[in-house]
Amino acid sequence: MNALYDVKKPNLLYGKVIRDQILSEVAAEIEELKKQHVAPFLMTIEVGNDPATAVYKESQRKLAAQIGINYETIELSKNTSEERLLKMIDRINRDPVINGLMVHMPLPEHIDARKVQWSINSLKDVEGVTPYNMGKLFLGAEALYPCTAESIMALIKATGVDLKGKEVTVVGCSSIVGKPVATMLLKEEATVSVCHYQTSKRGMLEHHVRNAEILVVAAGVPNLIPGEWIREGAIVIDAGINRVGKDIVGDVDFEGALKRASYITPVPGGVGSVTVAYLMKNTVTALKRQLAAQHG
Ligand SMILES: Nc1nc(=O)c2c([nH]1)NC[C@@H]1CN(c3ccc(C(=O)N[C@@H](CCC(=O)O)C(=O)O)cc3)C=[N+]21
Repeated sequence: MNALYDVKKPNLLYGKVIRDQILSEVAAEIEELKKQHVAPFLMTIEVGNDPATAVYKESQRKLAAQIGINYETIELSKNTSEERLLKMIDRINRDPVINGLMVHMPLPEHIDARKVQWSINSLKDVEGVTPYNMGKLFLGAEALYPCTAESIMALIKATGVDLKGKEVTVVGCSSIVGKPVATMLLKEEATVSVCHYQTSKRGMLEHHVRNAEILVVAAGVPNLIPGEWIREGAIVIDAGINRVGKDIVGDVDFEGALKRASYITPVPGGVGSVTVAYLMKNTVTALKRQLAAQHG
């Protein structure tokens, strides 16, 4: 059975099947590593408090426990200095027990996020945010890649669509989602349009969304994309995680888009649920690379 979508709502593209597939593969690798008496350890750092990060941390904790990854998160006050954060990262970089490190975004204004991300040891950079890993992605080489971008690609591929020459629109151009996913789509030989604030300011966002056979939205703006803009039969991937009241919603008018899309990812239950699985996978990949580097 193809359980990627719900028979009652045939165009819902759930992340669960892909997530469980990745997790079972990663769990098997962890079993293998146990025989060598090594276990993966993922460290995350949060500075201040962010609602989307709270959801992410909870998913991380749950999945890490489920598959046997040691997991810890350091929670720092929003007043933490950049210097203190960098010192902490330096310690983690040199700690042989810790294989993976990610720093939750956003960081407070007084901290230079780029400086922080670039200070992560590229062998432990499980989100692929260092110039080394990003550069490799840009050049189409194997590396540690940003997890949300990996999740988006896995969901698109699960529909069975052939990306070659397809009209794909990416809304949002962050370093962690929009830019890397556009790069991955380009590698698959899709025709990629990347939209951002200036696109919207010129009133051209609707044009690009209407043209999209595959639409990827990662803007962090609830209801940015009205349902009427969705091209009939389009694949819609919504990477937005926005808290509205007590609910978590995406960037797309979900009910409206559901009427037109051939597939659409729900929030929650879509992109985010697969993102966490890739973070776990990257942690094990990082560990294996570190072992290989040790043994020459
Ligand atoms: N450096 C950095 N990288 C990130 O990737 C990053 C970040 N900072 N800051 C916060 C946002 C948010 N984010 C989420 C990822 C997964 C879920 C997730 O697991 N969602 C599940 C569970 C939702 C639920 O339990 O309600 C789902 O959508 O089905 C949520 C949120 C990653 N972010």
